[in-house]
Amino acid sequence: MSEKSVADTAIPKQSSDSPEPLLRVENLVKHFPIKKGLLQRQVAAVKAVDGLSFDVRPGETLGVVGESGCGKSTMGRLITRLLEPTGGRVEFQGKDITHLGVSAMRPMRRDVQMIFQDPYSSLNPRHTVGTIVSAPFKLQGVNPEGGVKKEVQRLLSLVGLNPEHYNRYPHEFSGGQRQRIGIARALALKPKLVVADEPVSALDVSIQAQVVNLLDDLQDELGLTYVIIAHDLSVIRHVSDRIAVMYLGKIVELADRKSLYSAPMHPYTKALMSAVPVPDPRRRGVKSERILLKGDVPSPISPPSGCRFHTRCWKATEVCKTKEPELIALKPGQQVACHHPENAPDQVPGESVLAEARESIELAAPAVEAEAAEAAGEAAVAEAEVPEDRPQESTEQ
Ligand SMILES: Nc1ncnc2c1ncn2[C@@H]1O[C@H](COP(=O)(O)OP(=O)(O)OP(=O)(O)O)[C@@H](O)[C@H]1O
Repeated sequence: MSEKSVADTAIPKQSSDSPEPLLRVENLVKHFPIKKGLLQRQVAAVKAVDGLSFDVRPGETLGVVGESGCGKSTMGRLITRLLEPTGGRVEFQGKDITHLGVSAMRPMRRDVQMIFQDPYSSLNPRHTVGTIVSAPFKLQGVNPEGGVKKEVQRLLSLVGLNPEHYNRYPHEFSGGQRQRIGIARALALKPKLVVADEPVSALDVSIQAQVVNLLDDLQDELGLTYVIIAHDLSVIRHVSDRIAVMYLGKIVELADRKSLYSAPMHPYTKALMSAVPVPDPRRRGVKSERILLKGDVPSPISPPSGCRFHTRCWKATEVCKTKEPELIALKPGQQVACHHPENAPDQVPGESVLAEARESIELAAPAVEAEAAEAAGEAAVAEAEVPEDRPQESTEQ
């Protein structure tokens, strides 16, 4: 299909009643140089993030999902300005923060906080919980009303920890409790945006549900906006309002949760989701076809030409090798970068599928969804409810 006809099927990116975004990212790029030799000359670059554009609206949760190495963490570090972008633009509340220096970023740091994956290594083992959670006050020169100790104890209660444990050390807490300490620290300065990088993937499945529900509750109580990065689609499904699917440094699909799960449009999204068991009792006994992608993810040092997914896509045609598809809205609330989307008009009809594309997937024997869900132990994440008083896990001594 010509450029014109692509535009014909595309719909405007945002309707006029969309709220002003809290965060706006335009064509964000991060290339890590690879240097060699005595002179440390740059010989290549890892194209970790290669042209991301998206908005995050106030009060929403944007989930970011994709295979390991697709650039999710790099994206999280770029939008919190822990990394300097190679190109593009990051705007927070309408202000360009792309290249702000340390001192200019300081006031912004209050508003944008990050929660890290590993609650074991992200807390200093020599510091008490009180010191850890109060560190942001010191760094920002903030004197909370009622004093630091009182505020820290309030934060500990807020995340479901015993405020009396102010003087304990991280090793005296379980994994889930340590992640709660990390959350309390991130919330100390009353941020507007919290970027959580794999916040539960280091935790036991039963504890994951409690931390996910805590994040949910805190969002309601404090009006937080989240960007949650995870490789686990079941966690992403549970927490997100909208979801960005990344592949090799690019967003291939960006859609609201319902559209993405009910009718994924990018073949990569479809493949990712077909591998995930659905813990829905109403679908017990439903058989589904599983798409197994063959081969490894190509190197981000020299990503494939055209559409980066074409080397593993069963729908790839000649145009996919040569022309990069734009991320465009093909349905309300659903943007996709694909010449041959699923559940939507083909953007380049008439092209014939490449011979190698036919070999790029394997269709696995249908599996019974509910059985697979149970095997993955994943139902716990979706179904678990934290009781009102948020009981704590037992402290590992
Ligand atoms: N500091 C760095 N220097 C060089 N390459 C890097 C650096 N940080 C990340 N990369 C590379 O950038 C690519 C994207 O990494 P990133 O950690 O952002 O991916 P990810 O999707 O978060 O993966 P994971 O889920 O495994 O953390 C990878 O190929 C990684 O090796």
